[in-house]
Amino acid sequence: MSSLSITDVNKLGDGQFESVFGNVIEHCKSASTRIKKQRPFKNVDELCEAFQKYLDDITEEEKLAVLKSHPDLAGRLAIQGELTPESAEEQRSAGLNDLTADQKLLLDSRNKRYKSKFGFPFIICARENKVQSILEGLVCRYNNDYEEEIKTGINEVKKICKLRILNIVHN
Ligand SMILES: NC(=O)N[C@H]1NC(=O)NC1=O
Repeated sequence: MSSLSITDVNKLGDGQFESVFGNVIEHCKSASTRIKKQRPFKNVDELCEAFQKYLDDITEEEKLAVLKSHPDLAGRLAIQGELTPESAEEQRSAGLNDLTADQKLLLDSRNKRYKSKFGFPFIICARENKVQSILEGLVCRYNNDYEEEIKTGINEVKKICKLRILNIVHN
């Protein structure tokens, strides 16, 4: 798909808007359903801010659901080829398709430890990271408390979301 201008975005039918932006937050169609009604947007920054505000405004329970909808990095869905196209590309760009056997073991055990402490997967914007910084992030952030990690996870979802929008809309 060639990239859209903000004018194109403002002119999309509601259903088109929902399908184009339906996965800028992983598996969270309700964001695009709410945000389509806020058009017109002046520019792509305003559009990104609308999605970020959506993430700020939802309840803690909804935030947890957003976090839990993310796949593990290099986890079962990646191995089975069942990631969304966006997530597959992000994980590839971080080098997660080329892990050594040792890195894969380490990542799996740190992901598992993180998930058993917090009850949701470790989330990081893969396009802004590489294998080493992901492995290190899993160690540092494991020490955070629960509320801090919800906040950090949602912040990472915002970064992922912004980069996904910038793949769709140009300035
Ligand atoms: N677990 C996790 O961070 N997943 C995500 N990160 C990212 O950049 N894309 C994802 O699907």
